[in-house]
Amino acid sequence: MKLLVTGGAGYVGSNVVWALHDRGDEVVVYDNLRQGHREVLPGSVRLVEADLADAAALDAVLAEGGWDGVLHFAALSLVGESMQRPFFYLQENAGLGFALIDACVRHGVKRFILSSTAALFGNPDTTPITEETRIDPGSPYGESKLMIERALHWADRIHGLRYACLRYFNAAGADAEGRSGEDHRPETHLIPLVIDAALGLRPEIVVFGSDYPTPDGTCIRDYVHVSDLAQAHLAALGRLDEGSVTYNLGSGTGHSVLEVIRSVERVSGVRVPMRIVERRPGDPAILVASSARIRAETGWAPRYTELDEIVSTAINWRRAHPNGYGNEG
Ligand SMILES: NC(=O)c1ccc[n+]([C@@H]2O[C@H](COP(=O)([O-])OP(=O)(O)OC[C@H]3O[C@@H](n4cnc5c(N)ncnc54)[C@H](O)[C@@H]3O)[C@@H](O)[C@H]2O)c1
Ligand SMILES: O=c1ccn([C@@H]2O[C@H](COP(=O)(O)OP(=O)(O)O[C@H]3O[C@H](CO)[C@H](O)[C@H](O)[C@H]3O)[C@@H](O)[C@H]2O)c(=O)[nH]1
Repeated sequence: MKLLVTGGAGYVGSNVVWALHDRGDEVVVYDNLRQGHREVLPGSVRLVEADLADAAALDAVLAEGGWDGVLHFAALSLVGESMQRPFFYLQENAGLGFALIDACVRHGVKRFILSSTAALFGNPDTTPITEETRIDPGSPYGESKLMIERALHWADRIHGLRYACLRYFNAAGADAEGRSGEDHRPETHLIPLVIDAALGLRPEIVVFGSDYPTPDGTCIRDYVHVSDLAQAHLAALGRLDEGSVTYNLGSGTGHSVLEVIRSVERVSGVRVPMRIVERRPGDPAILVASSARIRAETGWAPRYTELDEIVSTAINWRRAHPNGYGNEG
């Protein structure tokens, strides 16, 4: 297949690029390198360094033709920041997403895969979360992804664009061969921050709240390995000729913040300095996915089912890249 990957130099996108590259697909990455890293890409993959807002650049690459699909990872994805700058998030994510979908339709692209999110579900009162769970985004970030999901619905209905909305829960871990890992600037995600506290790259980890209605009082999340996410993209791509799909993607198991810290301690052999502080506004207590639908429809199943295994790949990558990819993002 010949595929265009927006945001392919970022964390999840680059792991998917490697999976596509491994199976022999022709991949072009479209990324402004705001968060992404050129060094993470396979040498044979062409990088178009451009912003999605650059309509001429986007048009030029799609006009090359022959595209079997577009995978769309490029986005701003900090929930808290989206509460500070709602219209910036709606414009950057939903507005540029609409422009991308429109360009795909104009250039005859037949398949589209969207990085969607558990943030669509806000603060759900049931667990695990299925595709039927009530959607109620708790932030402009979640809302922006819902708006793209809805736009895709209409692009399919009116123009026949087949799409997959893949709602990731918490992406985690690194490529087992060390080819791609997590290097956000700034880093806000729990696992890389705990690892840095273990490796002495940060003084401590602060735990946001210990008074949630969970067994140990800290938030529970569903950490799904990026390589399993990558395989889910391949599975979804293969399914699109039968029709558009929407899938929740997690490992199916929840882990609390304290369990993550204990896992990093077990795997690294180092005690992690930690301090409990106030809740982070907007954090739901429990987000765990039911991925029964993608399992049933494609046969996909996560290969990484143990938190320690996921953490271990992330620690290995960080030990090999203590300065990340060494650019400013
Ligand atoms: N990481 C997670 O746990 C998680 C969970 C749910 C959903 N998601 C979604 O998955 C996708 C990838 O997440 P990630 O963690 O890999 O993020 P990331 O920031 O590492 O990757 C995003 C990439 O898109 C690029 N980009 C952003 N805006 C752009 C623009 N306007 N034009 C061109 N390139 C642009 C960035 O430079 C970066 O390389 C995002 O859409 C995110 O919302 C991530
Ligand atoms: O320094 C930290 C960082 C995080 N946490 C806690 O760790 C858990 C996980 O937090 P992350 O920031 O790693 O992940 P989120 O669950 O907040 O966010 C993830 O899921 C969201 C959907 O709910 C979005 O899609 C987002 O992009 C994705 O990273 C949360 O309970 C958070 O409060 C801490 O205690 N201390």
